[in-house]
Amino acid sequence: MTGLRPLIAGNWKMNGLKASASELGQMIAGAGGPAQKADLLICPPATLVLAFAGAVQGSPLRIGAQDCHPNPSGAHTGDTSAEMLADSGATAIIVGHSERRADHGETDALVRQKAEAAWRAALIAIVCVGETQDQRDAGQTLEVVGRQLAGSLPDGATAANLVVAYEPVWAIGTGRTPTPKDVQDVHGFIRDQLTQRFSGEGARIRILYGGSVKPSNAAELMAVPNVNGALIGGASLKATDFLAIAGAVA
Ligand SMILES: O=C[C@H](O)COP(=O)(O)O
Repeated sequence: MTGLRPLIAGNWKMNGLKASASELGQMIAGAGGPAQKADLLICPPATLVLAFAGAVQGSPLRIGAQDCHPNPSGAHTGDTSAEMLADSGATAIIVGHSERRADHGETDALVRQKAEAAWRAALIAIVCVGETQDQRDAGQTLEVVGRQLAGSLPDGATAANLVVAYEPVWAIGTGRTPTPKDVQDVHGFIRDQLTQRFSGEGARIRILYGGSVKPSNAAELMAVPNVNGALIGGASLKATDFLAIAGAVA
C-alpha cells in the first residue's frame, strides 16, 4: 500500500439470484470486523443492483455495476445506462473488463466512453487493463498495459472518480497469479503513467490487482507497493472469503 485506503471490490460476473441476498447479508454482518480496514464494494449483475443497494443501506458496503452503455438513454435494446445504475443505487461501474473486451469486442475508445458515462452519472469508473498470456510470453506486458491506459482513461481523472484494476487475463479464474515482483513492476508502471498524466491526482488513484485473489494469497499480494486493493471474481461470491481477503489488507 502507499498510504491510500484500500478498496476491496467483488465482481460477481454473471452469477447471483435474489437468494444471493443471504450471502450479501453475511457480508454486511461481517463488514465491521477486520474488513473495515478497506472500502468494500460488491458488483452484482445488473438485475440485483437495486435490491442490493437497498440492503446495504446503513452498512459500510457499497454496490457497483459491471458495465454500462456510453449513452444516458435511447434506442439500445438490452443495454443499461450509467444513469440507470446510479438511479438503482450503484456508486461505481467496472468498465473494460477483459471478459467484455473479449466477448463483446470492446475497444479502448469504447471503454473510455463508458468511463466518461460513469462520471457523467457521478459514479466511480473502475477501468480494467491487463495482458493476455501470449502478450506476456512475448514480453509485451507493459506495452499492452500502457496502450490500454492511454486509450481507456479519459482526461480529468481524479482519485475520487477513477480506480484502475490490473488484471492479467491469464490469471483470471485460473488459480495462477503473477509473482509479487511482477505485480510490483506492473503496478509501479501504472503509477508512473497515472502521475505523468494526472499529476498529483495520479499519485492518489487506487490501483487494484485482480486475478485469482483468494484468502491464502491476499496478504502477500496486498502488501506489494502500489497495490491499493483487489478486484475479486470467484472468491467474492462467498462472504467468508470476501471478508477474509478484506481483512488481509496491510
Ligand atoms: O473481475 C475480477 C477478475 O476477473 C478476477 O476473477 P477471479 O478472482 O475469479 O480470478
